[in-house]
Amino acid sequence: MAVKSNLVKSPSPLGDDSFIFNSIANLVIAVDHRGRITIFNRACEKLFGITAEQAKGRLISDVIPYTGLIKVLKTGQAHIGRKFVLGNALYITNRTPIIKDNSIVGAIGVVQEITELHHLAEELKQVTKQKNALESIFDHTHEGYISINSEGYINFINQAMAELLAIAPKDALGRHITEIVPETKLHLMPISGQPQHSELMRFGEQSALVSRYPVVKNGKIDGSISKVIYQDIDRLAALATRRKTVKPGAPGKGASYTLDDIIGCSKTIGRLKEIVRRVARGPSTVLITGESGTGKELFAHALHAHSPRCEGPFVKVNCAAVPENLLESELFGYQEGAFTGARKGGQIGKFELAHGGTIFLDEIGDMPLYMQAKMLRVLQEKEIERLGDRYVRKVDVRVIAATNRDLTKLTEEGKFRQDLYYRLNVVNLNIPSLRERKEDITVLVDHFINKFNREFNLNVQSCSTKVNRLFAEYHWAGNVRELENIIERAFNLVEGEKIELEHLPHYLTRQGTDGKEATAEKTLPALLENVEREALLDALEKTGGNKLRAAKLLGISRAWLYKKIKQYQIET
Ligand SMILES: Nc1ncnc2c1ncn2[C@@H]1O[C@H](COP(=O)(O)OP(=O)(O)OP(=O)(O)O)[C@@H](O)[C@H]1O
Repeated sequence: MAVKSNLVKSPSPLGDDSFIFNSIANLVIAVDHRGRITIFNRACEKLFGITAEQAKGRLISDVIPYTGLIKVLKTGQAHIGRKFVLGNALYITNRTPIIKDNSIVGAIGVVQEITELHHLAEELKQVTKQKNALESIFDHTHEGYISINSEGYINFINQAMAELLAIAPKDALGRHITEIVPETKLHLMPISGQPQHSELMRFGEQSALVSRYPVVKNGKIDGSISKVIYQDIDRLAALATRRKTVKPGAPGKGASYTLDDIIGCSKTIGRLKEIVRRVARGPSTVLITGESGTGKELFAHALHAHSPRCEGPFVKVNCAAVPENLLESELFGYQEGAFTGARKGGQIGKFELAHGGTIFLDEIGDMPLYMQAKMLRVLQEKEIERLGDRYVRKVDVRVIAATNRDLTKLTEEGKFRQDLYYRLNVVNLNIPSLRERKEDITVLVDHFINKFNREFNLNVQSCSTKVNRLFAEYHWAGNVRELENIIERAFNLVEGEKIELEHLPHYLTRQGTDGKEATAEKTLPALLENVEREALLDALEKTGGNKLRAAKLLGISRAWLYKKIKQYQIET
């Protein structure tokens, strides 16, 4: 169809090109210098329910009472990108003055409905949030995931997988899978389309169970994903044969403990509980000291549970377990782009997570000096700064710190800031070793027997007299934790209702039955080594042989765990 052009006729100063404006989906409305409507296109007619004929020549304030065009006319200032709501719809408008020979001869507004766009933006926000949440879940799982596109290029890799492949996630993204895992078959998946379940594969020294699945989009294979279930099958198999008697469901730490969970009938424990009751009410920083395994963490939980902050969060950070270069971002968080490899959207730090509650800084004696300076500021100012951020954020957090190291000695050696030590040591709870409160052993033994009866579904009643005597004489270098581990170990072997000497670890019974060996074994280093070895075995068993999780459980780095495994020649 031929379209006749009569554009040449345009007598009005603002133009009378109504047929052009009528072809535009946007609302177009213009007024002259007195505010009288000169342009009122079809989209306006539809929205306001009057014809252009009826609108033209009328004051705009009579037709659209709240319009901003009058203001534009008066001030000569344009309104760009202003949003407004009319009925159920959202609009965006640009209003500009019409200037001719240096004077304002009118104003024009162009309006676009953006309800749909707004919904899309909201949806996008939601999707981004979900994506961030998923990324966070993937990064905290111990299963490794890697995915590639249909051409074999890596488009996702989580932290566990990156660790297994000994590569930083950012260095893997965008590279071909065969560059990173030469022996993989993952890139062949889009061709075969057949999932492969639980295939044994070696990653350097370790072997793992790998499953591969195609990623299907709109009925077509768009890539594939690989999932590593057990990162060290050899170790798992070795453990399975060694511990056939182990019942599933080894105890996991509860989220929170109260004073009732702290068992002990000694005067010291009674006095400490009394102090906790009083101190918990106030805001003071508390430093808990004591040998490893004495129950420092338990006391930290109780302080929180009995404080007015008990409804708020309790956040634990093990300062020795977080790699030094990550500690600052772990504690204070970071903004997007703060460093290479920083997560999109940034990450909130533990201090902010603990807002309104308590932060428990375990192993504070291992905090690097530069971080100690930053900690001091937080304690003094109660404010933190995310890495790469310009803003200072106020936090309302109670700090409880713990250490099994001698902080006074560390300050003398220049390894711990004296000013920080004073700031932390406002209230000191010193938990005595178990050998200094031997009267607690019997009640603790009863407590652990009850606990493990529930977990193992057994009916153990007591320990034999010989066992009790041995427990009373023993040095307990690993304190309550060692006692708990020994009882748990006995539950794996006991058959009747009594724990006998034969259910105890060899190093312990040797002390009781053979005087000579006992003297040799009683040296502190030997005792500590025994405890350390036991703790390693225990953690590996509890975590099904997962070294990363075992290291986390023990509060040590993975590198340190490997070193210890080698030192004690633990079977892998
Ligand atoms: N008085 C107690 N009553 C009951 N259980 C206890 C007691 N003391 C310690 N435990 C148990 O002993 C184990 C070690 O306790 P906890 O982790 O609190 O010690 P810790 O002093 O913080 O050790 P570390 O310095 O190695 O971190 C935990 O399983 C805890 O539940």
